[in-house]
Amino acid sequence: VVGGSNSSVGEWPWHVSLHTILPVQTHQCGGSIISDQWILTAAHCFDSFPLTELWRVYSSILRQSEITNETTFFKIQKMIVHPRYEFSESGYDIALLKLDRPLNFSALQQPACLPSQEKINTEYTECWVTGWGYTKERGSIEDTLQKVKLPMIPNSECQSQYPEHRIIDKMLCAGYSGGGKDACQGDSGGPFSCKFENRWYMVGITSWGEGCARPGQPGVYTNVAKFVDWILEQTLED
Ligand SMILES: Cc1c(O)cccc1C(=O)Nc1cccc2ccc(C(=N)N)cc12
Repeated sequence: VVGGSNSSVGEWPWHVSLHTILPVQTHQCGGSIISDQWILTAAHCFDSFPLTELWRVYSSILRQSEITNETTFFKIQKMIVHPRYEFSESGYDIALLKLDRPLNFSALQQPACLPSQEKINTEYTECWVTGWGYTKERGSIEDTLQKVKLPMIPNSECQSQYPEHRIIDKMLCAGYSGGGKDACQGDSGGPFSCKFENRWYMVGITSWGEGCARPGQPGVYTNVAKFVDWILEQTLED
């Protein structure tokens, strides 16, 4: 996250850290708890690491330095990448991870709400992106979970800022026209969370952007409301 600040303990209890263990253990992506056994994240996180055995899921973490060989983690029992995903910039950048065992909800780990289909995104005025990703384009993974508040941008405006891309309705954009605040590499898969009537909703999944925090190059997120049916089909079936 570029231009953000440190989060506090329990501020984003649905935000999890996804690590790969080879060649060395590393934070790769964020994810969000949506039920006691399912995590929502970005499909592109698995482009280079498609094997479930390579991954560890850490919940109730504020700082990466909390993670030691003794820290408990979840393994991935099942990985479901959206069938229409090809690469971030073509959309459908969404994946579901079934944990090897249910997690116990607590103040430090609990789900965010899935948005309703009909609620149009413009109603959200308090949205934040969070993550342990880079704080500048040529950056590195942050120790403390970062947060930054971002306004949503109408897709029409976002499309005009990305003339070489197709900004589809299954994407949403957020950022300031002057840049300076944005998600970045390493924040992928994490939540774009919006507070509405005193509840937090998982409105977006951090997906892509041209560089990070550049003027006129907003962040692009998977529009979760457009995938709620798919999410329920895949997770209720079990
Ligand atoms: C290609 C690249 C890097 O090598 C290093 C940092 C950023 C980039 C890059 O162009 N964009 C990105 C690469 C990977 C994930 C990203 C996630 C969010 C954003 C965002 N701006 N909201 C940009 C990303």
